[in-house]
Amino acid sequence: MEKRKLILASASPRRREILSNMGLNFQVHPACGEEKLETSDPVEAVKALALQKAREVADKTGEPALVIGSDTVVASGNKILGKPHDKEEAFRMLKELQGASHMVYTGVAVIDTVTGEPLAHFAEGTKVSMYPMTDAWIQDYIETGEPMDKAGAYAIQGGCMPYIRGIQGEYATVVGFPAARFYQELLKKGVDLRKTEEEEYYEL
Ligand SMILES: Cc1cn([C@H]2C[C@H](O)[C@@H](COP(=O)(O)OP(=O)(O)OP(=O)(O)O)O2)c(=O)[nH]c1=O
Repeated sequence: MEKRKLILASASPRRREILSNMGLNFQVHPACGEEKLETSDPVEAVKALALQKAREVADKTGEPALVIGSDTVVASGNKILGKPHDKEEAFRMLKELQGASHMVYTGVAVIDTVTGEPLAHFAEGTKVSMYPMTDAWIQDYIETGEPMDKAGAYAIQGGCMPYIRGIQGEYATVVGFPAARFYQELLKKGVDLRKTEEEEYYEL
């Protein structure tokens, strides 16, 4: 049996929490490279960015490991919304999203450092519908600071909760990591993340 460590190539506390909640043993090595968007298709964009992050960390990892990279964007109409650069952009994003439906896409790439190839590479999408927001509410929400490091300038798990009319798809995709899809994709490749003989290692 071949053994691999699990490494999360992310600085996102949300992704760390989701993997912890799944009961997984993993190390965190955030990717620091610049994220370059080279496509206007949100599915292709999050897949490419997830792969960039996983690749950067996998190249620096000198041991047998599965390195997980991930990226989340919001797609509204034909616009892709990442993290807002300033409060004005956050306001424009929330004005666009309120009272309507949009998609949240999260891409995941899992690179096996032994082969250098992706063991899994996919994007998952969840539809989110929002109640209408007043400008005053949006301003107050932005002042909390919460929107500034979130794709689309909101957190479904935080202050935006009272405006979420409903979702269609996996909740965790919106928070930044599609936990169930990730688990199922690895299962298809014969990797069951529940099984750890030694504390830190998973069998491939
Ligand atoms: C829409 C939405 C996004 N988000 C978050 C998930 C992601 O962390 C973030 C989008 O930024 P990302 O660039 O995907 O990730 P990140 O910079 O936080 O972490 P890293 O690149 O190191 O992996 O927005 C929420 O927490 N709640 C939400 O409702």
